[in-house]
Amino acid sequence: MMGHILAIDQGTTSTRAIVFDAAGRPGASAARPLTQIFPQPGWVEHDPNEIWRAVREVCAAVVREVGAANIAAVGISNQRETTVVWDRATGAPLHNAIVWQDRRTAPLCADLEREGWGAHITDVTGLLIDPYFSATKLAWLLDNVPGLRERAARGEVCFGTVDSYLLFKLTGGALHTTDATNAARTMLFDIRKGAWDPPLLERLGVPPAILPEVRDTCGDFGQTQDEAFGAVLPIRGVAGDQQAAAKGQACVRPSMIKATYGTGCFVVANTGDSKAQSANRMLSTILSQERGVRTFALEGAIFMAGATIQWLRDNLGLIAAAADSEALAREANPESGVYLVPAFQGLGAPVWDAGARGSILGLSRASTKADIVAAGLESVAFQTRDLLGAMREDMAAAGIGENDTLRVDGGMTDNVWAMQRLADILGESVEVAPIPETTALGAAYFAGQAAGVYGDDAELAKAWAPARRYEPQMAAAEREARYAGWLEAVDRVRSGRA
Ligand SMILES: Nc1ncnc2c1ncn2[C@@H]1O[C@H](COP(=O)(O)OP(=O)(O)O)[C@@H](O)[C@H]1O
Ligand SMILES: O=P(O)(O)OC[C@H](O)CO
Repeated sequence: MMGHILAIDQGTTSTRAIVFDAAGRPGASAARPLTQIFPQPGWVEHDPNEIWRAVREVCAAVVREVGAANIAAVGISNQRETTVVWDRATGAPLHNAIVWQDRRTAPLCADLEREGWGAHITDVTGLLIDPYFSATKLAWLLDNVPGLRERAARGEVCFGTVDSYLLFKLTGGALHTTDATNAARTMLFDIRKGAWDPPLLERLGVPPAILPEVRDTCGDFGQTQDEAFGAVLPIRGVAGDQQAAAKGQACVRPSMIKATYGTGCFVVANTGDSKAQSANRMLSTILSQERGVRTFALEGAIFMAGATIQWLRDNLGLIAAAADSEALAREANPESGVYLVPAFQGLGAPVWDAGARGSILGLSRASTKADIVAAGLESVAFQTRDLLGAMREDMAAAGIGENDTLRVDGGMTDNVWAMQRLADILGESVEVAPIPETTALGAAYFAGQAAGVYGDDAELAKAWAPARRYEPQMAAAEREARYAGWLEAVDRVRSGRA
């Protein structure tokens, strides 16, 4: 029985624990939803105490079910960028966590842009100046929580992403640590050197004493305290959730690529041992760090994927449940000419237009709710094509191999109509992950490799087989006509603001 791995997946909307066996099969699991706090428009916070309580509860539940003696190690995957500060002596949070979606630091980002930090940030951190990343969130906390900057300079305060906070709590305060994939999302980390970047720390007034130590993704992260959830267990893997999903999808060689379709969609491509320079404003980031060796990735995001379906459900009431979108899309008129551009928060990569707003175009007297729902699902396929085109251009320029088949996972991949349309609009095959919990599996793989439960990456790659494969069925002329219609629709909603 020994040889199970406990994976903790601390996501934006929920906290899960799943136990995987030595063959990578999921077993016992538990989950808790996470409260979303919106103190002002554009602000999003989480309560770190609630996150910690949920981690304790879900872990205690699965450890009870499986038995601590059967668990060889713990792995963690987490929502990235979300910023926590806590008291080093007591572990008490000093503010709510500022979530990755929070836009409150847009003015500071505009200052950094004006001061000409763009080239340095892209070169050193691989990122773009944006409130999305932790750096300006931390600066905001240091500026706005009374006394925080002074206490931080005295070494009394810890900063970290969610993994770091959880490691501190799980180990009873023994570790103030993060892993390289999470450090890479702070906009303070030099991803080539694998070190915090002094000029950025200085510009943002971040005292080095507040920063966590950065370790390999796969390795020693101490052990859980008995009080944490009733067992002392070694923690052996930590990764940001999108990097963990890439591991769970066995994207272990350069040019392998995955897309996770949840609320948003994150596309991550393995670019091997060098940081790719994007000509299309894609992000460069760390995919993993093992024995001090970093593997890099290109990443692009679609803000509204499953969230578009939520909007059709909650705001327009066109469907009762997300899954109903499939039956309705089948009733749509294939010639409707309706396009939905979900630019609710502007348009991301590769268009980058913050001022664009969502629109439904091409309506006629004959248009039905089925046409609008189908257009919502189809918008995810069109955006994936936009993103993939840009990423592959960057990968070709960097001399990274032939194009691998896109591997997909996440809630939306249950939708057969949407996945077939994705293959049709891309004009290439799409492979669905063997298990739905790809992110947790990736965390388990990292920990299980360090603990000797799983084989090396080549073995993981060999064991991977898709649950389902979609082949393009649409005629090329129809595909190109539809895509041209999408590009025209996007053009019509643009504001021209980057
Ligand atoms: N059958 C479906 N068809 C279309 N969208 C779906 C379907 N099932 C789930 N979704 C969408 O996927 C998202 C949930 O996926 P999940 O991977 O659980 O997301 P997250 O981890 O971001 O919360 C929701 O936004 C939901 O609208
Ligand atoms: O928690 P998720 O699955 O919504 O992922 C969030 C990402 O890590 C944000 O970068």
